[in-house]
Amino acid sequence: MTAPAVERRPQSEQTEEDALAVATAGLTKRFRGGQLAVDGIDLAVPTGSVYGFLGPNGSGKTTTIRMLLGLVQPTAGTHRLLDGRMPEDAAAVLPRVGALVEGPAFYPHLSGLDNLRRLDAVDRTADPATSAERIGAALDRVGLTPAGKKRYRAYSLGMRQRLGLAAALLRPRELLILDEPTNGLDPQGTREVRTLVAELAASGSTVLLSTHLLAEVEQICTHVGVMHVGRLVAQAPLAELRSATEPRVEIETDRPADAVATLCRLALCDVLADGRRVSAALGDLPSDRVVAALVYDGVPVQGFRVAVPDLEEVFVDLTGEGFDVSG
Ligand SMILES: Nc1ncnc2c1ncn2[C@@H]1O[C@H](COP(=O)(O)OP(=O)(O)OP(=O)(O)O)[C@@H](O)[C@H]1O
Repeated sequence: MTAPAVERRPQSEQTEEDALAVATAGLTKRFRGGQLAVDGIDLAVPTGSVYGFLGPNGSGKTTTIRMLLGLVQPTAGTHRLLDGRMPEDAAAVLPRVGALVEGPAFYPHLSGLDNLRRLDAVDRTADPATSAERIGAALDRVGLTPAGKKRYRAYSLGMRQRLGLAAALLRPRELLILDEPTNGLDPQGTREVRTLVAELAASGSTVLLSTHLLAEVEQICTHVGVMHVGRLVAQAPLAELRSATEPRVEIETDRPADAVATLCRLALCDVLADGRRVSAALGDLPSDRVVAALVYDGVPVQGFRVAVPDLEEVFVDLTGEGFDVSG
């Protein structure tokens, strides 16, 4: 099933502001107890991107998302969603934004289907004549059709998560803001949600999703913003961060000083020696040139490899802590 396409203004009519689906300036939240949960962040989510808002638990992702949607009042800073300022333009903007935030308000005694009927009925912009079709399609998209008539209170966490997504998908959305959308899902459900996100992006929606899983970002995101103790410590297209992971040549030899001399002669940067191990940033030099130079210089080589640091190492450098790379 294909996602309904989202209508956008023609590119010739787009302003610079249209290029960002979410933009914040100095967005800050200090809770009453004094806790600085979000510390002056400047988010820039390009229109059409799948933006992974990555950070460990407690780093401020949920608070940021709640501020974006107007559920929590910022202490300082401003933000825009789509082409509107928040909160001034909330009434015009929020119907074009689908959201999945922690603890969506569903009635426990109603079935998933009836909960969606209720939500659809209160949407004044939705045509009641096509309600059943919309609800059926939304349930289908998240794989919840077989459990549609079951009461919400009997749903597993994964099913609740899917119903939240179905509610966000009752109509085509220009922007989807999803807080940990795969939380509580089994591996199959996780795969389905990731595929769904990719389909929604392909049909024209911008997606901002929070996650503590680096693998999730690597699999489905085009851009990433990294949170660490309330601060946005990095923000870039994923491809740019990947290209920043420069390959290093690593050599094992019983004549490390000679290997160092060879690598320096090749003008390689960042040459390091640690016992029998010698390494350097490879830059643009083909690795076989290094092999040939070592042979030419008569350096005995017991081990040789080119290592490319992965994204996790890049993020650990940025935040000083690891990420859950499973999933
Ligand atoms: N209502 C609140 N009152 C006081 N402090 C809060 C409140 N909500 C969140 N915090 C604190 O703000 C910080 C950021 O929390 P937040 O939930 O935004 O992080 P998160 O990155 O979304 O983490 P998680 O994935 O665990 O939800 C945490 O230290 C949290 O304890």
